[in-house]
Amino acid sequence: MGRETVVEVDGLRIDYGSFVAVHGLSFTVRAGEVFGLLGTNGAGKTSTMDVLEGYRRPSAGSVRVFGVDPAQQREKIAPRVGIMLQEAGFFDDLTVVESIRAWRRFTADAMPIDEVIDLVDLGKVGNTRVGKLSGGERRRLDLALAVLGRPELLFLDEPTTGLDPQARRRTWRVLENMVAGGMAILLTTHYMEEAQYLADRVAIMDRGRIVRHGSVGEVIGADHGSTVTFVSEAPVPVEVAGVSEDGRHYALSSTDPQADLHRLLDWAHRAGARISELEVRRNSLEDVFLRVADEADLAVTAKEH
Ligand SMILES: Nc1ncnc2c1ncn2[C@@H]1O[C@H](COP(=O)(O)OP(=O)(O)OP(=O)(O)O)[C@@H](O)[C@H]1O
Repeated sequence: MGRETVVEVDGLRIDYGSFVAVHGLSFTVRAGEVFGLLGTNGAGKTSTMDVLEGYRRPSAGSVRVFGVDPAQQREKIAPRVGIMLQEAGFFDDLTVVESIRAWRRFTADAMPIDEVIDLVDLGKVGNTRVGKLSGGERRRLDLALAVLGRPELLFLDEPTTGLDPQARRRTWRVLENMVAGGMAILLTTHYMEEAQYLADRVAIMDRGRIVRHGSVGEVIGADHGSTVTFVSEAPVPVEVAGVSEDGRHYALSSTDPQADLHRLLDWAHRAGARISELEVRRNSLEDVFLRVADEADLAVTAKEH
């Protein structure tokens, strides 16, 4: 409550000729939070980021970053904003320290080199040439350059694409430390685990529109919070556990697992049936995302018929 709004998007529409890529998008990002902009391929995330970064003007609606129009007053907000570019034009022959030193010349009030290297966890490779870095180290160097000017807001477009799980987790920890220091992050990612780990709030987009929006807990909770799975050799009545795909394995979406489990165990007891491999799992953001993508496919199929 009461935290400053750093990004305000209200009714944003983005057209490419006669194609409407983003329809009436609205959301806010507050100081010190991570906001995840998620969505299927072509949903409009990059187009939205382009507008917020001031590279593209909205076709309709309004966008404010620190209270100003980013396309018209880019120089005013630039010192407060960091953008992580994909491979930010390094020379492969420079070392990590030399690259940061070169970049510092273009950055007002830049962090000391040691501080930024520490922040992005590149201490061990300070004297390594950029061309020899691993993919994860290289992405953390991109990150170092984006945060060199101590931005209050960081735009991250798929920061860990192509990294192995260990390198990805290392980047998450680096980002977590930055957020603990008060930075706000607007993140796009295709990794739902990443969004669930890092984001406070998310918006899931599909074909230019937001279809789910809220805190990670709200978005997951609103979508059948849990899944109950089990195996039963005896056929379970549909009203107890829905339909099994293979006649043995059951997966029941549940907003009230206690009541659903009670009904299931009560039936098993009375029928003398054996339930095995019983598991109750809280749904993840990935489950919600897949459901959204399925709904979108269904809507397209329905329209085609
Ligand atoms: N310059 C352009 N001209 C015409 N159409 C474009 C242009 N840029 C993007 N589009 C279209 O607009 C839609 C949204 O694209 P955008 O890149 O914003 O989606 P995205 O959510 O970032 O997708 P992805 O997850 O695949 O990166 C897509 O249908 C894309 O083909």
